[in-house]
Amino acid sequence: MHKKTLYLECFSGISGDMTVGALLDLGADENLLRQGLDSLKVHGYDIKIGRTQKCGIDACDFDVVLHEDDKHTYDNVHHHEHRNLYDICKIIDEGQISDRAKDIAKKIFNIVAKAESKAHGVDIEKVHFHEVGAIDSIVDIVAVAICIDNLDIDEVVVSKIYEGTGHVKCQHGTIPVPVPAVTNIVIDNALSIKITDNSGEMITPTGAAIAAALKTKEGLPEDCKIIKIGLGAGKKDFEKANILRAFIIEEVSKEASEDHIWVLETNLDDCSGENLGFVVEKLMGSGGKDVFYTPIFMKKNRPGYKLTVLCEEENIKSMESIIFKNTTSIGIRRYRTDRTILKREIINIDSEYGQVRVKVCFFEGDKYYYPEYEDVKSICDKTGFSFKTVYDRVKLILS
Ligand SMILES: O=C([S-])c1cc(C(=O)S)c[n+]([C@@H]2O[C@H](COP(=O)(O)O)[C@@H](O)[C@H]2O)c1
Ligand code: NI
Repeated sequence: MHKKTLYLECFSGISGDMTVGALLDLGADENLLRQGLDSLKVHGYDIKIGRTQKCGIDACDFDVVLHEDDKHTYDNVHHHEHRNLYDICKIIDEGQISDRAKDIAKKIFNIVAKAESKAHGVDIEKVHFHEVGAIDSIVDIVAVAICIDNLDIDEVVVSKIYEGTGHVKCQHGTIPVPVPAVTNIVIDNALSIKITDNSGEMITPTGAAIAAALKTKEGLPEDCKIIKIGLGAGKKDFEKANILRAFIIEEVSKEASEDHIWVLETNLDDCSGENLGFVVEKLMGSGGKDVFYTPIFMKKNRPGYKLTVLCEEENIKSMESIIFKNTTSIGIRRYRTDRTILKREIINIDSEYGQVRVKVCFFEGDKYYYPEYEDVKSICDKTGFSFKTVYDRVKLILS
């Protein structure tokens, strides 16, 4: 079965609201999201989900609108309430959301807290999320986690994340872009960023932490098809559309591929059977892909054998050396030939005799199963069953 892979194309940076918007646009369930957020012990805000245009491109706009009263209260320094990582994890754990969503949300918050702790030189448990910022972050982060779980995403690929330059004003004062929390997340999680000459902040700490926590794979598969796309709007207006595009992609598996192989041949009419058997083992044990004899009639009415070796280019010299040293050959023909090979993989099957490796080959939508000879043989040796009985039984399990 195909794994569901999400590709985040961060050519205009990434933030919490952009990610939620893109995931909703991909089809995440809005009602489930609202129910999950309502179950958190966080109040004083409304969620607005709508459409907007960024440089003429239609995108989903996810907005956390703080209540005016609460905004006022939080703006008053005397009423500043702080929550640390422990308090936030407790809020997440007490919410009515799936365990997977809880784990994702806590992972993202841990990344933010670690980065803030480093930036401000305080212990991680002493990092306080200011109330107004915390509401926004909790909602964005938990929303991303609910949507990822709801969309059943297995793997996430994150593109290079574009960032602007200059400075940004926040409650600390005016700080450089990328802001310290973002640089810490990028370094700690090996995210790849590209600084552009766009003036302003394109990657927020929340966005960087989401990318870092979700990313499971490096780079896109060589061949893939896009199944669905979702666009999330950012709140900024840059020259280039401030959107995050999220794609559900599927790897296109090549069933048969073109390949080449080298063929070495020599005719032998004066070598003993023992000698010929010995050479096959030597060649097979030294990199030969296949080695075989064909009975031939040679000059002067002599019955003989043609020895054929299939090998990679880098093994030609060693194969030739084995042949010259271990047979009576005084000349070897060689040529490179094209071949078509099927995509194959080895799977492990549980049978009543124990585990058996099976080679699965793919062609035009069909699968062909071939139990591995050595495994079947070892079961036969142990149980006394015939080769045919064990082989057919394993094939039956697979049918
Ligand atoms: O609130 C804090 S501590 C804060 C720290 C930093 C650092 O880089 S340190 C940056 N900011 C800026 O706040 C806004 C909001 O960010 P969100 O991730 O909460 O969306 C953004 O401009 C940050 O650069 C805040
Ligand atoms: Ni900070």
